Amino acid sequence: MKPINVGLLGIGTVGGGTYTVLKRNAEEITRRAGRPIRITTVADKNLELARSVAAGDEVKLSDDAFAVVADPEVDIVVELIGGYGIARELVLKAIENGKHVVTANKALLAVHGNEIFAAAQKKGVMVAFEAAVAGGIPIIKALREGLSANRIQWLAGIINGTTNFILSEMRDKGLPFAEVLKEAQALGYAEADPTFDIEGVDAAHKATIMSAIAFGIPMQFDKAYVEGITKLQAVDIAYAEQLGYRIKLLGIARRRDEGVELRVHPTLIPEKRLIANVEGAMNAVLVQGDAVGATLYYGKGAGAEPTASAVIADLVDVTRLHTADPEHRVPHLAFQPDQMQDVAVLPIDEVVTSYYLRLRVEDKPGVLADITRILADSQISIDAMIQKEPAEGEAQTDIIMLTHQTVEKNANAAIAKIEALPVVQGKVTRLRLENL
Ligand SMILES: NC(=O)C1=CN([C@@H]2O[C@H](COP(=O)(O)OP(=O)(O)OC[C@H]3O[C@@H](n4cnc5c(N)ncnc54)[C@H](O)[C@@H]3O)[C@@H](O)[C@H]2O)C=CC1
Ligand SMILES: N[C@@H](CC=O)C(=O)O
Ligand code: NA
Repeated sequence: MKPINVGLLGIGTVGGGTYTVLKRNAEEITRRAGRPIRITTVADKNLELARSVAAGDEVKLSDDAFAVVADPEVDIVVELIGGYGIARELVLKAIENGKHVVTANKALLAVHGNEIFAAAQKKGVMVAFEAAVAGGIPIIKALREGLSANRIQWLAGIINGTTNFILSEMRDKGLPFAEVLKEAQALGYAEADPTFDIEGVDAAHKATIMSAIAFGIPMQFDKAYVEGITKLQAVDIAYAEQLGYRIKLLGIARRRDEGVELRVHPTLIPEKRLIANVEGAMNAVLVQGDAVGATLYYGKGAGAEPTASAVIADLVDVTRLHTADPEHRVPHLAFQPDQMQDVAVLPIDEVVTSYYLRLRVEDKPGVLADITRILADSQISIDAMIQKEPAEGEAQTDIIMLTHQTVEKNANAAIAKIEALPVVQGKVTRLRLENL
């Protein structure tokens, strides 16, 4: 059977993993794809790296990615360079040249996906992107096909391996943030610019992609609320544990009558939930559908071979489907109804959630009553509370409260009133809590 020819752009962590796994499992992959998938050309600006990975193989090596997307022999372009710049140009050029594209580039799709999918649709080619969300977990396949009977109500996931690895190592080994981040980089988990990981941007890219598929809306990354883990304090992780919660960086997308919530932030989750116990670079995504109920997808969200697993699954799909009538393929973002196109992403002020509040207060009678009165007046009920004894020789102490659900703007107004109380020192620390 005639092989399908692949041009691989970027042979770094994921490109290298893809090259290695395709070679190692060639027999099974050929059987599943119905014909051999052959990498004919590799382009990487680091030619030395390309030579070392492909040593001894019959494959063209180049440092010119544009030559690969123009190569008439290439059927599928696999973009594993990353970033929004050159990757966008290469992908659009590949589409223009009638090539199918497989990419792991969530940044590119979250920001330029609407343009890219429209171009692919027009040209009748596929852009496959399973590796872009939650690495090796087949979450795109699940959302787009496995759950197609459902009206998806919400999804929430640990979708950044680097930050979950950092939070786990800090908690379990007491290691400092910067040291664990370096380790995550050495293990190949982090983005080229690791601020994308630690500031929540990478998770927001992935949540944006999932929300588009789940709710049939365009990519709206610019509307996502994004908060990372850099401001998270060890004291809050410890207090959360005392109250029976773990703190995870979650990407959340929820359908409401008023619009869609799309947000990434550190979140308290009850410690008994499966998702609260996802550790290290593992990812997990909870999806709630109206027919199926809650479903949970778990696996490695980063690293060379787990991500390669998803890239190759896409290569198999594209190989099997490239002769199909484009009308019969599953659309890139599933089945988007026209009337959904205007669904708004709600501003963070309109989000409904519960809260963890930590206040530093003077240890005086009546302080707690003042605070609870403000919350009661704002219709915010308290679910749990700890009041610490002041440390030896100190006149201040910590109060930690968990609230029931309220609209964020209401919580903010109450917090401002609490901060204005003379007995409250400094700012109130506020974290969101989800009883998933
Ligand atoms: N590392 C991971 O665990 C995961 C990464 N991804 C995504 O996969 C993509 C690749 O990530 P990594 O493999 O980690 O990055 P990497 O930095 O290890 O590899 C990128 C490769 O592209 C090459 N490159 C850069 N600019 C080039 C250019 N103009 N022309 C040709 N080659 C060029 C580099 O020399 C490098 O070898 C990114 O979009 C990333 O977000 C997705 C899921 C997991
Ligand atoms: N930097 C990302 C890589 C996978 O998408 C992560 O840490 O999850
Ligand atoms: Na995936």
